[in-house]
Amino acid sequence: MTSPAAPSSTLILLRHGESTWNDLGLFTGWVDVPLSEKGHAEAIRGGQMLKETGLLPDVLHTSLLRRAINTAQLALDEADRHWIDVRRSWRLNERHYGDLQGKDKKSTLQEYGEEQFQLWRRSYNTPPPEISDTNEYSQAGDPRYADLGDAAPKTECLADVVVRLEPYLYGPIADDLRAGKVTLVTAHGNSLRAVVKLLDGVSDKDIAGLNIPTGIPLRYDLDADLKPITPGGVYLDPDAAKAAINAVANQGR
Ligand SMILES: O=C(O)[C@@H](CO)OP(=O)(O)O
Repeated sequence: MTSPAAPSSTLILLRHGESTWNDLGLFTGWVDVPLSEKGHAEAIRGGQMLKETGLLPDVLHTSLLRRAINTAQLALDEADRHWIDVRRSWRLNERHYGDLQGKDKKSTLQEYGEEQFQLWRRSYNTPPPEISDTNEYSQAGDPRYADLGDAAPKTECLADVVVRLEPYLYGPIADDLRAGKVTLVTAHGNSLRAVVKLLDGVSDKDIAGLNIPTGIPLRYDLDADLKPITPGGVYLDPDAAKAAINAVANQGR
């Protein structure tokens, strides 16, 4: 019998705590909403879990959105790791939700029906309609995306997120992992689904059923080829994760 491979590096994935728009049940995407009070507490609790388990990050990667940035700051402060190096990238941003940004999930489900709602929310290849530059929830003209020019998305499906995220996961994040750094990635429900898809090799079909809870660190020990030792990783609080995953899956109902 061969024994399991010894981990070569550790990656921690942390979805931001609940945002004000998660609380209101609105499609969010690239709209830069803050954490709710509950989300604030979840971020601190996430940091406590890191501290309690002795899982102390050496480096942080975040998206460019404040719900991820502030979650990381709160969690790291709680774990006394507020001082570690940080890199940020638009490639870790939430999936751009196109014209659905700012719309109520429940009313969208009622208006378009279950099949279309699920296609937009969880299918791999179907993006929502594009957002227009004049929509109040468009990111046109936002200085943080100026360098992207015409490449800035106006909608995305999960497949698009996988394409824009892959070079960052196997570039800057992999560089830190290969340097032996415990690497924390604080990002979003759908950008982290893309990370999990890439790491675990989840099929285009099966990824539809995978949801990530807010504020609960997910630990991946990886081998030298960055393959997970335990497929799917391990949540630091598995019971809380289970309940929260169901709640995400049932949004809009
Ligand atoms: O609105 C969003 O941007 C995402 C994450 O909150 O929602 P969903 O889980 O419906 O993809």
